[in-house]
Amino acid sequence: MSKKLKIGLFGFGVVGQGLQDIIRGQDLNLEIIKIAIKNPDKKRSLDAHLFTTDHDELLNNPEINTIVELIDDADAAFSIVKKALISGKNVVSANKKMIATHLAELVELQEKHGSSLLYEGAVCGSIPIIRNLEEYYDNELLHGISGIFNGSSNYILSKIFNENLEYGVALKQAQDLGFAETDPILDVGGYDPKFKLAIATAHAYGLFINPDKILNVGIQNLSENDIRYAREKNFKIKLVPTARKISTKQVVTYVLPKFVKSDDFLYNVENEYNGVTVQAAFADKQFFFGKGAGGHPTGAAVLSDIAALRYDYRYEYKKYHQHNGLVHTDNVNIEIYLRYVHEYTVEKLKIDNIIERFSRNDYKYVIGNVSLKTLLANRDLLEQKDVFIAHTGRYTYTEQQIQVVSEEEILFS
Ligand SMILES: NC(=O)C1=CN([C@@H]2O[C@H](COP(=O)(O)OP(=O)(O)OC[C@H]3O[C@@H](n4cnc5c(N)ncnc54)[C@H](OP(=O)(O)O)[C@@H]3O)[C@@H](O)[C@H]2O)C=CC1
Ligand SMILES: N[C@@H](CC=O)C(=O)O
Repeated sequence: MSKKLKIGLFGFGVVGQGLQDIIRGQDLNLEIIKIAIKNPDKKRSLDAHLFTTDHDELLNNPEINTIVELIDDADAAFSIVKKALISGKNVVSANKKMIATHLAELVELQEKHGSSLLYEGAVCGSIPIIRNLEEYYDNELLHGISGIFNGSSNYILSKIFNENLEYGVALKQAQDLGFAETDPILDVGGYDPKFKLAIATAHAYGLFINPDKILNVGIQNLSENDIRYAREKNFKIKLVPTARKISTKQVVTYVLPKFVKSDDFLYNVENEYNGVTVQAAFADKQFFFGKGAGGHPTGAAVLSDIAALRYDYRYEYKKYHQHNGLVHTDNVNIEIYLRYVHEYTVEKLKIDNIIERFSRNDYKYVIGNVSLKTLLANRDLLEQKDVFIAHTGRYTYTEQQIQVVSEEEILFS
């Protein structure tokens, strides 16, 4: 028999209301006791006595055994989740920024206080990728995970490529539909998919990577010329986070716009849908597909975590505790398309092995190799309006890199 969950819910916005819609009228052996919100003057669809702005009314209520954290403020969310875990309450959260930033501490708190924190809704909305990475895939067999992890930027790219909508109009639609973060630069700048990638990498490889160490380049500088270039080659541009083993001991991670060909699973992932490609040694490629943003899809993932808590489910972080010797590295070269204005940019990024170059007054690009390390060292340059880069999908190794991993099996080149 599962135990009855008495829930303290933080946040009644897109996801909080989505969750409430889903559980309304269902016999799920759970009850929302109180809801904490920020603005006491907002009109609510539920009875006023359920709402409070006092966090302690939930956190200190002995009747509440489960906290569901769905607010849009990562710092406040961390404080709530920390207090809840310390007091022995189980927690469900969808706050990827908070989780990615504090994962090691959150794991320690769970283990010290015997509480459980679940966060399937934080990574790719309705797609059950965390539990699959945690339970199903053995880390030695996983070559890589990549995909579309952000519904808003994918919605914008779909509207641009399929309907010729302007970037600003498409972004406004993504915001109106409740897909975008409160500050949409988190979406279009590739930060939100980076936080999701950091969480997914922790469950895929047991590697807890500080998100600041992961390169994220977004789609905010995309221009008409880039779109035309991709169309002429029959590519679509997608914002793709990647975690990949490049040798038996080394994992690279980054978030970059990518030219995607029509035979790629990601090519037909449109609008707010997300897709995750898992490359495993023997199973080969597997693909997960589903809605990555929106109140109901995310609410469904949150509800699945709530249901799992009824049976005391917890992440064991087995791969993290195994100390499997995997390390995070930036020591890899990738091939990129770079649109730029000043030759200085090409020099600064040390682009070499240039295989394509185009130069006109209003449009210049090169396709060549760059090291991930150099890209990370030049993040400011990459954010400038007149610069756009996209991964072509190809990797290369320098002689030096091959030597560095010479005792290892290089998994692909
Ligand atoms: N929208 C989506 O598709 C998805 C969102 N997420 C994540 O879920 C979380 C919630 O997102 P979303 O529902 O879209 O956000 P919204 O902006 O729609 O709602 C945020 C809610 O949090 C409340 N809130 C903000 N700060 C506080 C605080 N300090 N104390 C109490 N309540 C607070 C707000 O209160 P008030 O109502 O008074 O303003 C509001 O109810 C975020 O972490 C987001 O990244 C994850 C997956 C998908
Ligand atoms: N802003 C996010 C919401 C879900 O995580 C997105 O667009 O994917």
